[in-house]
Amino acid sequence: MGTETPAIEMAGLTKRYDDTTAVSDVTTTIDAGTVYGFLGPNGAGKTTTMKMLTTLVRPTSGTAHVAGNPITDRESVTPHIGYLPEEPPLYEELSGREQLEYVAGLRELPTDEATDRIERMLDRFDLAEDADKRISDYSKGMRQKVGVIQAVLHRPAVAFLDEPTSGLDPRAARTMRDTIAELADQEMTIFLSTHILPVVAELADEVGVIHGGELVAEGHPDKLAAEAEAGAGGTLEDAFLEITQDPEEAAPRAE
Ligand SMILES: Nc1ncnc2c1ncn2[C@@H]1O[C@H](COP(=O)(O)OP(=O)(O)OP(=O)(O)O)[C@@H](O)[C@H]1O
Repeated sequence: MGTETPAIEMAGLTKRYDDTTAVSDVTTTIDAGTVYGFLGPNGAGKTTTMKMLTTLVRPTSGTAHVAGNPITDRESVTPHIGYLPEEPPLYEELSGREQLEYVAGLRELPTDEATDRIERMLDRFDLAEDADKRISDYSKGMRQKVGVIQAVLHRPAVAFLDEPTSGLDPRAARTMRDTIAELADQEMTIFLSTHILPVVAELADEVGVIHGGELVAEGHPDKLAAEAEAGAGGTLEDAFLEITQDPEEAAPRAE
């Protein structure tokens, strides 16, 4: 207890593109087994942060470690992570099952174990019947299901999920939320970026709010909600809107 390597550590993490500072001096530590809800308005820096943590984009300055490994060392980080980006990377000409078998091969999962996990996840996400159809013929929701299954198939220490319920029907969205909760119970750390605040309120142990590239608030969703000006009946949405309000838009306070 307390001595466990944190799942994610960021120290002064910064990314600049020309004159845009996408992520500015972010410092935080996320314990292993946490569901971390990463919130922020459009353009706040969420995707850029996730791309740095998954080694796809190099920081301009600052450092970060994922599962104890520096993000500048791609080979040491990638075995410990899974990533569902906004558009899951899929081979159009493969079937859903072939795509997952291919990813299992890249991750060097033993064949029997891979087959077992793939079939269980296909079943769970109601995709078994369509598993042999080509991905080019899949709907957005079906692609999303394959995307999330491939992100967690190798049971990474840390899974980065960008809008995992995007495009999913209500039943599939429920399955996704249940799956995230179950993976977290098995000590997987989930870095969850979404604009759907009730999902975060339901699942997250901790929330980080990024605004204009800066990490401007952090805490348990109930704590952030309780701190909102709305008071006792405040929701995470109230807190989010307040935290991310631009000063010039803020309503003048009564004297
Ligand atoms: N490759 C790039 N080149 C230049 N600017 C970029 C690049 N990627 C992101 N940015 C800029 O960095 C800022 C943060 O973008 P980012 O995509 O990280 O935001 P986000 O929080 O994921 O937004 P959204 O919720 O809309 O997906 C934006 O101002 C964006 O225009």
